[in-house]
Order: sequence, then structure tokens, then C-alpha cells
Amino acid sequence: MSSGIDARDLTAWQIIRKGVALSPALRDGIGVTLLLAALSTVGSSVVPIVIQVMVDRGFESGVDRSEVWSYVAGAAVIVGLTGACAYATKVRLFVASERGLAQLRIAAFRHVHDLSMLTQSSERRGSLVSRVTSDIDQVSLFVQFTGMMIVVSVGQMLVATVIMAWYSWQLTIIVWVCFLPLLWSLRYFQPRLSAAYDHVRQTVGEMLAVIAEPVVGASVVRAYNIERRTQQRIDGGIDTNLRANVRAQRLVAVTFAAAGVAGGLANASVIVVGVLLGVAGQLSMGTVIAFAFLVSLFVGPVQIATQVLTEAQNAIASWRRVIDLVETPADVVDPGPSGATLPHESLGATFRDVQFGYPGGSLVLHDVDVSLDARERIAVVGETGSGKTTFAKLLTRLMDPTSGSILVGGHDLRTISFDSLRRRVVMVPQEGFLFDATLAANLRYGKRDATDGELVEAIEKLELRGWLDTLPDGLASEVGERGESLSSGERQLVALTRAYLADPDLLVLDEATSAVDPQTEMRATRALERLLSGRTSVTIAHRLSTAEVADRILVFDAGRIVEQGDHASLVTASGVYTRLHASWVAQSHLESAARLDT
Ligand SMILES: Nc1ncnc2c1ncn2[C@@H]1O[C@H](COP(=O)(O)OP(=O)(O)OP(=O)(O)O)[C@@H](O)[C@H]1O
Repeated sequence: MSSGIDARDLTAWQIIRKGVALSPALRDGIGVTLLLAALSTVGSSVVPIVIQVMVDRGFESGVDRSEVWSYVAGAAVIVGLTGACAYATKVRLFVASERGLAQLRIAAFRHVHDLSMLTQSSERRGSLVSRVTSDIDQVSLFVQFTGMMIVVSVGQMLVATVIMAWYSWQLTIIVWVCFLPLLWSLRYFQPRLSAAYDHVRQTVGEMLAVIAEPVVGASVVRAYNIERRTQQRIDGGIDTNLRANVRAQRLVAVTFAAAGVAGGLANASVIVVGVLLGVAGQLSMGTVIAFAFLVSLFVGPVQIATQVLTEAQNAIASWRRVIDLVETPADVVDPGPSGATLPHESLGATFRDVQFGYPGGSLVLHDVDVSLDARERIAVVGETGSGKTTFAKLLTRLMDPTSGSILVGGHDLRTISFDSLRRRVVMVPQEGFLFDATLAANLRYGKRDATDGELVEAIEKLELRGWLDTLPDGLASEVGERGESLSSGERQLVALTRAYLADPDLLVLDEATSAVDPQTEMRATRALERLLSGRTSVTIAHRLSTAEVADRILVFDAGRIVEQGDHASLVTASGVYTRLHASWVAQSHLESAARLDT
């Protein structure tokens, strides 16, 4: 991520340690789990030992049926206990990993919300989503399966080695000699696999981003007939991911095949040398047969370990990306409960020498030095790109100034707890986001515990009862995904009612620009009037009428406040506002002429 601590520089081991520290539940009862895993590993070597003992006793002193049965019964009990240990290991691992990864998911999701608008827009959202979903799933697979397979496999290899060495050190050396080139070659393959899987995880994030974008912007894609171009981008994303996967899997296949070759070689060598040693009287027949089983007890885990070791690279790449996300410092930090709280009274605000630049860009706000009085109605105007929205985002602390400070109610914004700030200072965006739920549920985003009675009362206070009565199911009307069952004007009415329910003391509004029918326009104007009454308000004004009724107008030009005053004084000052006003007037004449024509 752009501003994160670079987790890319950490080794796999450091990533695992950091990952476990972020999910402490992973460690819960790990001692017992490892003990159970060790018991099941040791238990699995009992069968070759029983075979060796029974074969040798049979050849030495004939078959004693009752002894055979007691061995078989003993082996069956041990195999049963081994199975029970393996089951308990799996369940304990599953529970601990689910708990641990739930902690990681919560930390990652919370952190995505803590990251300021800046980080979120510089990092595409699809990619963020992939970190908290598919990347964590990969880690989950590793913790539940791959990681334990590696531990169990290495354990089995060691147990098999000890038993083999106990039977015959010569054959044990032969087995290891067959595998040493493979283990040595892993030093060559591991860094390449790690890089290949890092690339795979990155392409998954990019693929999700290009797929998610046109889904969210489906209407634009259709309206501008850019389906084919969009499809090409999606195909490109999928293709890049496919190629990255194929490349990584080729490397996996090489290591897997090499382990198979080494296994075959070890088996053949053990049989040949074992028979020669047996003929020379140095090994019993039972030992040679038991060795054949022990070699497979050794080869199986080696093959599994080399394969899961490569899968582990995929998981480590994912873990690295999640850690990178969680450790990205939030640049807009909530001072938390120890922060200042704002009183429930009309609030003033002061900008002191504020400058602001987006990351990597030059300053877009310069020397903003202005005080807004309590209960004052401010209109912010200016050409497009002059810095109005940036000013509003700073006032609501969606971002912090690059230099200078902003005070609300006498407190520096950075010292006010988010909980208090979000209650007392509310921003109403141009297009309020509506969730796919009922009108009532959407309004309750303004006041969580509001009763239906309170919702209706708020609607009536804003003189919107007439509108509510036109909806088929009143408060229970479904608004559709993103509110698409409502007109854009109606969505504005919902946004205004929501803000009224929140009952803030400082309201920052980005006035809607979309044209709505005259009746909804009238309703919105009346509702806005009620909403603003008695509160401090800052409105990014796109309409002449809004600027005309404001107590004060701030005129922005190229990131500076170049004029301020009321409409009457500014309109005759022959400055930026006079020009803006003239173009507004011309535009509204054109609009009324067009309306008359239709
Ligand atoms: N997320 C961003 N990253 C980089 N630059 C940005 C970003 N948002 C805005 N800008 C730049 O900052 C400057 C001020 O933008 P801002 O959105 O504040 O203007 P505005 O007056 O609100 O414009 P409009 O009326 O079109 O909304 C512009 O030059 C714009 O290109």
C-alpha cells in the first residue's frame, strides 16, 4: 500500500510471527495440539515395526497364532488411538484458526474504515476487498491444513529417520543421499516460488478490482456503450491472473516431480542394498521388508512437504498483504474516548493558515484563514476544481490539512473524538448513499434507535408528509439497491431527513446539481430551509438562490478564498463572484426558455 510499513521486506518466518501476533487465538492450546500431532505421527510408524517383529519371529521360531493376534490387537489399538489423535488435532486446529482469523478479519475490516478517504481512493477498492476476503481465506487454508501438514510431515520424516537408523544406519544414509539434492534444490526454488505467488496474489487483487468497477458503474458502462472495452479489461485481468497461476504451478510441478524421482530412487536403492546386506547376513528379512514400508513413510511426507511448502508460499504472500494493510498507518486518527467532546449547541469553526495537497500532488488549498460563526449560513462558491469540496472534506475531517489547523467549537479537529465529531458535524453529500432496505431503515442511519413515530415526525417537520403519502408502502417502502427505486430528487429528500434526524450542530452540504421536477425541487427547498434553521451550515452552492440567501459567501478561486461577503455586496464588486453570478443568471434564463419550449 502507498503509505504502509513495507511488509514486502519481511522474511516468511517474520510474516508468520507477525501474523500470529495479529491473531493471538491461533496460539490457544497450541502445545496440546502439537503433542497430539506428535502422538499421531509416532503412532503411524507402529505398523512397519509390528511387521518386522512378526516376520523375523515367524522365520526364527515359527508362527505362534496367539502372539500374532496379540500383536495385531495391539497394533489395532495403537492405530485407533492414532486416528483419534489425528481427529482431535484437526478439530483443535480448526477451532483455533477460525478464532484467530476472525480476529484478523475484524482488525482488517476496522482498519479499512479507519483509513482516510485518501488511502481508500489511491488503493482501488476491489483490491482492498480481496485483502480482507480472498487473502484471509488463503491464510486460513494455510493455518488449518498446509501449516500443520508441514509440521506433521517434518515430524514423520524425523520419526521415520530415527527408526530407520535404529534398523540400519547404512540404508538410512542411502535414503538421505537420494533426497539431499532435492532438499538442496529447494533453496533455489523457494525464492522463485515466493515471488511467483506474490505475483499471483497481486493479480487476484487487480482482477477483483477490474471486475468490481463495472459492476458498481453498470449504468455508465451501458449508457456509454463501453461494454466491449470493459469486457476487454476484465478479460485482460483474468488472463494476467491465469498466466501468473500457470507460471507458479509449473514451478510447483517441478518440485513435486523431483520428489517423486528421489522417492523412486530411494526405494530401489534400499531394496538392492538391503538384499545385498541381507545376503551378507547383516540384515534380517523382516528388517528389509520393514524398511520398504519405512521408506514410504519417509517419501510420502517429503512429497507432501515439498508440495505444501510451495502452497505455503501462496499463503505467506496473502498474509503479507493482509499485514501490510493492517499496518498501514491511519492518517486520520481517532483520538478515541480520551478525545474532546463537542457540546450540543450551535458550533462555529475556524481555519488557521490551512494548506492542503493530495498525496503526490501540489497544493490545492492555499492560506485558508477564515472563521465561521455559530448559526451562520455560509455558501461556498467557485469554478469547478477551485477547492470547494476539499474545503468541506477538511471541515468534516475526512482528511487532515497538510499544514495549519481547523477548530470546531474551539477544539482542534484532530483532538475531537470521532464519536462526538460525527454526532455534531454531519456532511450531506450530493448523492446520499442509500442501502438496499426500507425507507425507515435508511432514515435510521441518521438516528439508530428512532421509532416509526419519530421518523414520521421528522418527515412532517420538514414538510415532507405529502411526499411520504405518495410512496406505496410509506416508511416500509423498499428503496432498491443504492436507492434506485426512488428518483434522484427523492433520494435527496431521504438524505435531508436523515441529516435532520441526526440533529447536528454544524451541517456541511454539497448541494445536488441534478435537475429534479419542480414539485420535488420545491419540497427539497422547504425541507432544507427547516433543516438549516438554527444551525451553522456550510453549503457548496451550485444554485444562485442558495448563494443569494446565505449570510456570507466564500468565493474560491484556484484554491484560495478570494472574496467573501453577502450577495448584495459581492454582486457589484466586479470580481469572481460577479462573473459567476452573471453566468448563473444566463444559465437560468436558458433553462426557463427550454422549459417554456417544452
Ligand atoms: N482525490 C484527489 N486526488 C488528487 N487530486 C484531487 C482529488 N480530489 C480533488 N483533487 C484536485 O483538487 C483540486 C480541487 O478539487 P475540489 O474537488 O476540491 O474542487 P471543487 O471546487 O469542489 O470542484 P467541483 O465543483 O467540480 O466539485 C482539483 O484540482 C482536483 O483536481
